[in-house]
Amino acid sequence: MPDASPLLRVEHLRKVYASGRGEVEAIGDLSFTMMPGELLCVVGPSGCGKTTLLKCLAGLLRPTSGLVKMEGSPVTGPSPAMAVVFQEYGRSLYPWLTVRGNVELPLRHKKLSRAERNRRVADALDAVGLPQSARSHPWQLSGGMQQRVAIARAIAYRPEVLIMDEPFAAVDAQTRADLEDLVRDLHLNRGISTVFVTHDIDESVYLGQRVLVLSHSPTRVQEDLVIDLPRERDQLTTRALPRFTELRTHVYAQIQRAKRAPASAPHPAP
Ligand SMILES: Nc1ncnc2c1ncn2[C@@H]1O[C@H](COP(=O)(O)OP(=O)(O)OP(=O)(O)O)[C@@H](O)[C@H]1O
Repeated sequence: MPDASPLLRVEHLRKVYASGRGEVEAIGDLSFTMMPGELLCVVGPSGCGKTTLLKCLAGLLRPTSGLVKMEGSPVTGPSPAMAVVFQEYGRSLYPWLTVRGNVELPLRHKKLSRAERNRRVADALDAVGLPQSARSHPWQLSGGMQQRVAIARAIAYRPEVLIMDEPFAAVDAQTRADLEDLVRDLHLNRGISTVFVTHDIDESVYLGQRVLVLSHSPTRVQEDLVIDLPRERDQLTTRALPRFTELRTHVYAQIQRAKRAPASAPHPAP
C-alpha cells in the first residue's frame, strides 16, 4: 500500500510583514498539501507572495498565523528536511571552493563518514551530469553548470523536500530547457519531492504534476490544477500536444483573473 499521508501540509498560512509604511499582508490564507514524491509547481502574479511562501515552507520565516507541517510535525525554524535552490546561483556558490567543496559543504553538518560524504558528492554530481567538473571552481563554469552544482549540493543533502525559487530565470532558453529536463529526471528517477516556483506558465505545465495558481497578494490558492500530461515528457513532443496548449491557456487565464481580483472560484479545469 502506498503511504497516503501528505509529506507537507500547509494550514491556513498567513504572513503579514511589518514595514516602515505599515503592515503588508503578503499571504492571506493559504492551505494545500503535497504527497511524497510529488513535483508541485507554484505560479502567480508578480509580487503575489511566492517567495514569502517558500521561506515559510523552509522555516526561514515565521508565519503570522497558520502552520507548515512536515511529515506531521510543525516547522518552527530552518528545517534540515528541506533544501532550497535560489535563482542567484552566482551568489549561492562559494567561489574559493571547488565544485566538490561546494557540494560537500552542507554535508559537514551531518554526521557522515568521509567515505559516505565522498559517495554522496560523486552521486550528486553524476545525477546533474557534472562528474568531470568536481575539481573546477564555480567561476570556471557556465551559468547553467553553476546552477547544476547548486542542485547537486541540494540533492547530496538528501532533503525530504527540494524547494526551488525561480531557479532558471537567469539562464538562456536552451540551458533552461536542459535544466527543466534535469528536474523532471530527478523527479522520475529519484522520486525527489519538489516545490518549484516559477514565473513561467509553460515551464510550470511542462514540469508539474500539479500547478498551484496563487491569487494576487494577500495571496490565496486560486486553483490547484492536476497536470494530466504523460509521465515521460520531452521538450518537443510534450509542448506540441494539444493538451499542453489547453493547460497552459487555462493557467494563463487563471493568472489574468488572479491579477484582477482576490481568489474566487476557479474556472472548471480544462
Ligand atoms: N521583508 C519585507 N517587508 C515588507 N514587505 C515585504 C517583505 N518581503 C516581501 N514583502 C511584500 O510582500 C509581498 C509578497 O512578496 P514576495 O517577494 O513574497 O512575492 P513574489 O511573488 O515572490 O514576488 P516576485 O513575483 O517579484 O518574485 C509584496 O507585496 C512584497 O512587497
